[in-house]
Amino acid sequence: MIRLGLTGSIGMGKTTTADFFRQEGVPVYDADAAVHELYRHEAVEPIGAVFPEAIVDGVVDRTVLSQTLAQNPDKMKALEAIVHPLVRRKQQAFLEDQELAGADLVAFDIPLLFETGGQKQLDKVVVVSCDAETQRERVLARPGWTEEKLAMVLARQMPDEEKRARADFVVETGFGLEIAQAQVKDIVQALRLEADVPWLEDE
Ligand SMILES: CC(C)(COP(=O)(O)OP(=O)(O)OC[C@H]1O[C@@H](n2cnc3c(N)ncnc32)[C@H](O)[C@@H]1O)[C@@H](O)C(=O)NCCC(=O)NCCS
Ligand SMILES: Nc1ncnc2c1ncn2[C@@H]1O[C@H](COP(=O)(O)OP(=O)(O)OP(=O)(O)O)[C@@H](O)[C@H]1O
Repeated sequence: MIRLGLTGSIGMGKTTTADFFRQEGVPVYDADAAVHELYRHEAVEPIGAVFPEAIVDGVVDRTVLSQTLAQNPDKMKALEAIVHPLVRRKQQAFLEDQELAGADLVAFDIPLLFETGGQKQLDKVVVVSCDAETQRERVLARPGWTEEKLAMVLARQMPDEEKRARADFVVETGFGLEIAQAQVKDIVQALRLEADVPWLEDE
């Protein structure tokens, strides 16, 4: 089975590109969805111990948590120390399920893949990317986003240029949906060929 990482900075088009992989029949693990799920269940207790104000009606309130982090950026480390091991556990469970199901190719949509060293457990990485201006326009079009909030997030992410340099494949999302979808089809075809003919990998 080939394990493919799917990553990219904020607003680059990861979610849209992940859906293109799903349309090709590739099971995709969604790290953001895993975090949302954890914030309703397993993560409530440990986060409440460090960020009591962030627990509202028995779940983690992301708006309150964001406000705390905006005032105390240093606290992000404490949050990550709680969240990342829980996310990794969910990822492992997904992998085991897909192995049992006999999948030939699976993808992991992980926004902070390189930042957390997650690529070491994967075989290939796809980086989703576009020009900085398109990225900025996309993010600022979202409700509640400001230049300051975007700058705060970008400062914590590896620069796009570095991500592109580390990628095995780059999906360009600045030229429309069709071009990006065609690139995904090509990547899936190439990887499925490799999964069927494993010795190609060594050549
Ligand atoms: C800070 C939180 C509360 C903000 O939640 P909110 O719903 O407002 O935004 P969202 O989660 O969609 O994130 C917005 C952008 O910030 C980026 N981002 C999120 N967490 C981090 C982080 N730890 N470091 C750098 N960028 C981050 C995301 O990739 C995304 O591009 C939330 O992102 C969070 O709890 N983050 C810590 C957990 C984490 O590291 N998640 C990343 C996926 S494993
Ligand atoms: N190939 C593409 N062509 C045109 N628009 C695109 C393309 N890919 C994504 N977009 C648009 O860009 C915006 C951001 O895309 P998406 O939500 O997939 O990004 P993301 O990387 O998952 O964002 P985040 O990391 O912030 O969650 C959306 O409005 C989406 O429609």
